[in-house]
Amino acid sequence: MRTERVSGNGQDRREPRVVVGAAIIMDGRVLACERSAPPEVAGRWEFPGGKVEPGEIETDALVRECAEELGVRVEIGDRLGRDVRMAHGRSVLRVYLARLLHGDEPKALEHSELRWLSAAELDTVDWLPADVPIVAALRPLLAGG
Ligand SMILES: Nc1nc2c([nH]c(=O)n2[C@H]2C[C@H](O)[C@@H](COP(=O)(O)OP(=O)(O)OP(=O)(O)O)O2)c(=O)[nH]1
Repeated sequence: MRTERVSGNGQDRREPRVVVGAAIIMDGRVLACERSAPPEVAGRWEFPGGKVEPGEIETDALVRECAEELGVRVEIGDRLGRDVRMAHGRSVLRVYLARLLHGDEPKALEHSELRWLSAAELDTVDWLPADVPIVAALRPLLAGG
């Protein structure tokens, strides 16, 4: 994992690496994605997304990751939930609401499976630990929540 060195006030400090995720909602359901790799997280479920590259705007990173991982175009909306610290504070998970554009249909280009979950189905998959508080914030926004 990379961290970036930031200079300011004559001090050097390490900023946490930002991992962005997209909570793509359609018809009251959210798209959950099962990781295929690496082995320690394969089989756990997440929001599509990934690391923000140096100099990249977070919403641009999400648009890029959704195209790479799902083959879809998305519009990014509001933040969902709070930043969740990962890897002993070396990175944070930051999730945004999103919607599909132009009738695009997500394909599992990098994940092993995709599922559309209603509020009642949110607990039927094994989310990565950092996603749990974000899934809780999502529940009231979905059908049946
Ligand atoms: N994309 C994503 N990653 C998550 C979530 N929850 C969570 O703990 N993570 C973790 C898993 C990984 O350790 C890290 C994201 O790494 P990644 O492998 O998806 O990032 P990336 O697509 O930029 O991959 P790479 O360029 O490093 O290969 O954040 C989530 O909801 N979405």
